[in-house]
Amino acid sequence: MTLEQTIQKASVLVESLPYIRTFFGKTFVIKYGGSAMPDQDVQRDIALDVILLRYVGVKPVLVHGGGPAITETMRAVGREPQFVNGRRVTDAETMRIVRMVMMGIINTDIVSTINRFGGKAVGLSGHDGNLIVARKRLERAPTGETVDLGFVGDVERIHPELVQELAENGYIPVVAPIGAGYQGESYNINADSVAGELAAALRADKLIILTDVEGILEEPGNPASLISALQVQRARRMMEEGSIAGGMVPKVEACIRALEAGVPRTHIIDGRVSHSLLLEIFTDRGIGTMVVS
Ligand SMILES: Nc1ncnc2c1ncn2[C@@H]1O[C@H](COP(=O)(O)OP(=O)(O)O)[C@@H](O)[C@H]1O
Ligand SMILES: CC(=O)N[C@@H](CCC(=O)OP(=O)(O)O)C(=O)O
Repeated sequence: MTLEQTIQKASVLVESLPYIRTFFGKTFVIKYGGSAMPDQDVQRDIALDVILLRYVGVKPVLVHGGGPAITETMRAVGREPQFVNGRRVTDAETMRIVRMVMMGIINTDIVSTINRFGGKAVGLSGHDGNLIVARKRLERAPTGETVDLGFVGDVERIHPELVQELAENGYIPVVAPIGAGYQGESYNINADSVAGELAAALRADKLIILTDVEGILEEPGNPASLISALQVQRARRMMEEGSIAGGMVPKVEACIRALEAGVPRTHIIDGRVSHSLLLEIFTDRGIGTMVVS
């Protein structure tokens, strides 16, 4: 390595200093979506970024998705998934599959990857410490009638104490989006919604949603149309018009929910880009879309 390259490295570290100072001791909720999960290198880079955040004094809290893995397992046992407004119809048997895939495989994989690289991650679902209390979600179909999606839930209440306690003590909480009903039953909740509610309950300083596109695009499919900063009003308009659609809707709704609860910054960024978290947090340029109130 030449001296110039070494100096370049030092200047990268110096550029990050004001951000490290600002974010020291702050809580970031990071949502990691199922679409960016299958790539092992991506998983490792996200784990490394989260560990680095922890070492510079940030308290990261992870919420993971896993929609594609649930779909794959359902098909493997001969069940065809059905969705209404992007939510998976979840009967009792599907709920067992969701619990098995989310807690048994995805959560454990993320925890073990973080721990293998030197972090201290702890896996949780909404049942642990009553973290996520859920109620049944009533969905209105495009035809206007109410449809029963089975064990699909909405967050009723978050009890953030366990997560706060763990984060305070150097652990990295990794949360599966499963809610606990009042009768002890489990609910399948969209992972973006959980991230938004958790960021709100923790009074986080940032909500960062990692996904499989560059951010919010003005014209879906065209990366050159990336919107760097999107006002809530315009986001609402785009959702009404349908130019923000599908899996992007719960992400934008999660950002709006967090902003309304006082979370100062919310971002939707490309989880496929190596070290996208560090680029967003520690550089002057930032990446992806910042949703602002
Ligand atoms: N305006 C938009 N900008 C970017 N992506 C959009 C937009 N509208 C819809 N999408 C879709 O949202 C998807 C992201 O949601 P999803 O597939 O549920 O991701 P994840 O698994 O990360 O939660 C994108 O891949 C894209 O197809
Ligand atoms: C009710 C509902 O639809 N829940 C989602 C939960 C997983 C999720 O949200 O995963 P991603 O973030 O990877 O999309 C599902 O069953 O697919």
